[in-house]
Amino acid sequence: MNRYSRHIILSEIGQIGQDKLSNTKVLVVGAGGLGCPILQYLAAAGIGTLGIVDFDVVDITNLQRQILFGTASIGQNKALAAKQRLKDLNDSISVIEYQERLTHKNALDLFDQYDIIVDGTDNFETRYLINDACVITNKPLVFGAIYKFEGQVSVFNYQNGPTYRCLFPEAPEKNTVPNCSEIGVLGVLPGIIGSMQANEVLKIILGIGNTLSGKLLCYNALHSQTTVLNISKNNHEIEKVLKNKNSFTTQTTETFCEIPAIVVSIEDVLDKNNIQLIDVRETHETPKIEGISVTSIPLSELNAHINQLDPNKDKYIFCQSGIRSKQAASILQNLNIKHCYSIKEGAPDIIEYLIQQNQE
Ligand SMILES: Nc1ncnc2c1ncn2[C@@H]1O[C@H](COP(=O)(O)OP(=O)(O)OP(=O)(O)O)[C@@H](O)[C@H]1O
Repeated sequence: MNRYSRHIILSEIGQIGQDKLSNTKVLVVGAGGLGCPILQYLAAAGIGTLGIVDFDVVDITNLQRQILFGTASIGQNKALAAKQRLKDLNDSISVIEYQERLTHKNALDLFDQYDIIVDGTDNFETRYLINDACVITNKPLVFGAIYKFEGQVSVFNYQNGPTYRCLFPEAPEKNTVPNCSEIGVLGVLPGIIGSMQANEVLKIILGIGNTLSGKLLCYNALHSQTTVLNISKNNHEIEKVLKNKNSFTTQTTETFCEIPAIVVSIEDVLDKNNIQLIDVRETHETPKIEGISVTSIPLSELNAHINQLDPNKDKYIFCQSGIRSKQAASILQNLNIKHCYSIKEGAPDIIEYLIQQNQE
């Protein structure tokens, strides 16, 4: 087939290798920064069946790095928008979209239908969920993660190799790690890391080269530096996952709050009486808001410091950019604490607003 002639000409691939690619089913969880390049290269390479799981819709802030989408995709489900783009890229493959969140309930059934699982998600809960579901269904996992200017790639649970839990046995405390929307990410970084993940998938299928099983590749985009660390297998961690396999589908993924936060603007807050302003940034974060009363409770300590909330006041929460405050308001609402609102502006904008008000 002309489409794959540049693959077939490679002695390491040939027609036999290309047939292997078209007979393989790969599931990509998350069609965001990492998912887009992973999917794009796997579709172009002729992976026979590509599954895409994502519940989220395309936002304008995604377009800086989520290269399968365009302005017309805004508001569309990402799995669906990705499928539409990939069908144009390669109409000889089958692309199945799952417009849903991967949870403990659906993960095992989904994974059973695929040969290789690729993690393109952005949160620890899903990473551990994917790892454990791969261990239980015995599927190789191609892992990737990005943070600001740095990324990591590995292959877990492959040919009796280590798993993600062998490297990091437990997830960090809930809500203590910021995501891309909080700290930012260089747009090209997920392109690099996602392409490396696609490369690992191809090597696994083709049986060529060396995979990153038992290794963690760390890439720093600022310094163009790559470090490869060795990972040892920890049988105890793997056994723990397998021991709980019968109760796996009954586990809930706690962080997915059911009650979303109510978001308000600072303009609607400051003329109100009887309010408590709460700063959920870490104590070292600046700029500080001065001249008005603010209670500081870092998000990471929220559960332990609920007693600092004034039950007689409406609680208005802010952070640096409106993301953590939303999480905090949602957490409090889910704890049945009433009248909690997230201020959409972050501290720098709030300060600017206060200065303007004083000048008027
Ligand atoms: N449990 C899950 N099931 C399905 N998709 C998931 C799950 N967890 C995360 N994702 C998806 O993984 C993708 C991660 O992409 P990315 O890291 O670029 O973040 P984003 O949410 O698109 O962007 P931002 O954090 O800047 O708002 C997102 O599209 C997100 O919806």
